[in-house]
Parts: sequence; C-alpha cells; structure tokens
Amino acid sequence: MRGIVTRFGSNLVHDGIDLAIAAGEIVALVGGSGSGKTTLLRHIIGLTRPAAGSVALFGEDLLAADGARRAALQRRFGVLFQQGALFSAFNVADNIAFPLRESRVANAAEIRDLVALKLAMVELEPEHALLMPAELSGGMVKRVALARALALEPELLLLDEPTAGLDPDRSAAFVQLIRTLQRRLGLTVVLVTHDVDTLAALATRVAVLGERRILSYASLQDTLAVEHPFIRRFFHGEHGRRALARANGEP
Ligand SMILES: Nc1ncnc2c1ncn2[C@@H]1O[C@H](COP(=O)(O)OP(=O)(O)OP(=O)(O)O)[C@@H](O)[C@H]1O
Repeated sequence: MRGIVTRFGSNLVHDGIDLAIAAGEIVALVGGSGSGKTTLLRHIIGLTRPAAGSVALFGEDLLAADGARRAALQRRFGVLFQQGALFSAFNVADNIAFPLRESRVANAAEIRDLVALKLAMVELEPEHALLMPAELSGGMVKRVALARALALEPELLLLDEPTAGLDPDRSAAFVQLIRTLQRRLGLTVVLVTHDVDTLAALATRVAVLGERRILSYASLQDTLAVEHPFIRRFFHGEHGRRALARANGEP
C-alpha cells in the first residue's frame, strides 16, 4: 500500500501509510488502541476505501477490479475476524462449507470431504462438525473460524487479534497451530495483535502504527532497538519483557 490516508469525518486515522508485504512473511501490525490497525487490514482486502493512496493485492488494485476478477482475487485470501464471527445459525460444518458453497468451486460430496479435511487441519474432531457455535469454547470458535478462512486454500491469511480472549494455554496452542499451517501451506500472514507472546512466536516483521503513520517496519530484533515512547512501553513494559524472555526460552 502506498500513501494511504484514512479519514472518518474529522478523525484523521492514517496520514500517508506505505507498507509492502512480501509473500511468505508473517507481518504483525501493532499500535495503540484506535491507531487504525483493523482499518488497515480492511483496506488490504478492499472492505474499505482509503481517502487517498492505493492498495495492490497480489499486484492488482482490488477496488478497481471488475466482478469476476475481484471474485478471483477474493478467493486468494482468508480472514479471521476478531471474535471469530461464525454464523450462529449454522453448525460447524456449514460454517466451514460457507465459502466453498458461495464460490461454487466444489460439489456436495467434495464439500463434505473438504470440511472433514479442514476440521482435521485445525485439530478438531469429526464429531465437532455438528455442533452449533454457541456450544463451542472460545478456542474452538477460533479454530472453526480459521478452518473457514482456509476453506478456499488462500495464499494470504489475515488475522485480527487471533488470540484475544483465549487463556495463555489455548493462546499458545492456537499460535502454534497458525505457525504450523503457515509453514505447511506456505501462507503469507498479516495479523493485528497487542499480544507480545503472539507476535514474538510468529512475526517475521513487525509494523508499528502510531501518529497516523508507520513508526517502524522491521524484524522484532530491530524493532526493539527503536527509540520511541510507544515502542518502549509496548515491548519493554513488564508484560512485554516477560513475553520476550519466554520467547527466548528463559524461565
Ligand atoms: N466505520 C467507521 N466509522 C467511523 N469511525 C471509524 C470506523 N472504523 C474505525 N473508525 C475509527 O478509526 C479509528 C481506528 O480504528 P481501528 O479499529 O482501525 O483501530 P485499531 O487500531 O484496530 O483499534 P483497537 O486496537 O482498539 O481495535 C478509531 O478512532 C475508530 O473509532
């Protein structure tokens, strides 16, 4: 993305954001509350249009693409929204099958097989297929939402606060699953997180949003050396320090 400016009424959220994400990277977007992380994710996938600037997804302007071209580009990414956002009236299998049915890429028998495959991929059991979202734990909701995001075998996965609301054990297990799938499927991942544990375990690069721009875009190691009050608070505060020590295998 180049020169992104975002305004909501008089609220100027982004004022000239440049960000290039290479295939195979795991980029963590961090920043204070309201710094515009989720909005940036939404720009990437064409859910919102910036006031100025341009976004190229797989080298193409998604917002300028016509119907068929746009649908083809949309099949190449999957999104895990905050809260999982499962359809509450659909069971697990139908939630995962939804993108497959919508895009008409598979027949009923293939969809059944693909749903079973995706369930196994996110380490859920076949009998979970018939449960309703209200019957699932928080960790299971995330796994089902991840299975749905991966239903069309995307190249790019966007995750908005993937571990929010999970206890430390479930959070660590979910992070591990994301890492395994990223490697196995060769995914590019963009995730919004305020959790240093998640970021330290996953990110190949960290983009820090603040003051309506990208304050830093570098490896975690290099980000830690940046002298900025937000970066210091975020990474060198007590929680951040403990998380980084854990990531380095210190007790
Ligand atoms: N549809 C909208 N209409 C009006 N204002 C919006 C809209 N979406 C976002 N905003 C505003 O834009 C700013 C950035 O929001 P965004 O959700 O992108 O921030 P964020 O960094 O993801 O925040 P958080 O960490 O709290 O989730 C906020 O001030 C928010 O109130």
